Amino acid sequence: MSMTFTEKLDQAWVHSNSMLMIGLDPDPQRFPAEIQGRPDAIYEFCRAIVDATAPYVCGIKPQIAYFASQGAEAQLEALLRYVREQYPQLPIVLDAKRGDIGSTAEQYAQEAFERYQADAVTVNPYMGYDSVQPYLSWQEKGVIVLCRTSNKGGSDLQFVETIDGVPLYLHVAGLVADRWNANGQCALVVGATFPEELAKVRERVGDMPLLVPGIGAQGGDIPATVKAGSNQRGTGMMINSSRAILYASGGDDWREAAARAALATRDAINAAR
Ligand SMILES: O=c1ccn([C@@H]2O[C@H](COP(=O)(O)O)[C@@H](O)[C@H]2O)c(=O)[nH]1
Repeated sequence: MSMTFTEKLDQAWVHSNSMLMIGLDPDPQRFPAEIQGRPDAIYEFCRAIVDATAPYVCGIKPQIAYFASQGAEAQLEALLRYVREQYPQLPIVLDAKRGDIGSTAEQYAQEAFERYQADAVTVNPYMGYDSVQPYLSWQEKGVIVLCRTSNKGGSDLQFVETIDGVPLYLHVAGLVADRWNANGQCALVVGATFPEELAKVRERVGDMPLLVPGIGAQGGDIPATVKAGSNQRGTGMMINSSRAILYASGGDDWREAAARAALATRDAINAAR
């Protein structure tokens, strides 16, 4: 029987001794010279990054927009096949932030879990339970709900107070923890750029996994993130870094530089645990 998302993630945290997640946001304009212009450049770049960073991470997070904008869905499929074969222990989180009515959500769920065979997908809760239910019906798959996003503009809506005076992001956290998580496979997105809110979400949801983007290129503070977001077991987070690792060097040493950046980030996270 295959493992659930949270079983796989629990094992990855322990075996990798890492809460770092490598984000795959491949931008052809920033590719090293040696692969520029190749028809399979996106696949080759991401494959090399995965090989360089796999020893230091608890999972990988491809951001689907970077593949779809280039018409590179086939390269994403091939890449994820490669990851499943070479690194079966690493959970794959498809960052797609989907949100639509139920019948359309069923198609998005099929895309994430059948076409790409991801272990988890990110979804937007704005349209409510029936828009998220199609993902939840895949009982072993992770459903990672946007809660307190890492961008400044997230406050425009996420800080609005609900009728009982609770900010919307905490209402979402409570809804997911208390009502949507019947399969125990839900997680929340909370930005490292907001450690105070990260601590409040952690307090509200117990040991639930959190996907935490915002360190590295967005400037989130690693020690503050670890202190605010760790669960009682000293794990609990997939702390994502994309650009700071992918483009650590634009020179011939890009693979080694990515490996060094991933190692240094993992160590900085662990030093704060
Ligand atoms: O609140 C959010 C949700 C998702 N993201 C995604 O994470 C990475 C961050 O990339 P960096 O280069 O490490 O800044 C990217 O794929 C975003 O789409 C986020 O940043 N914030």
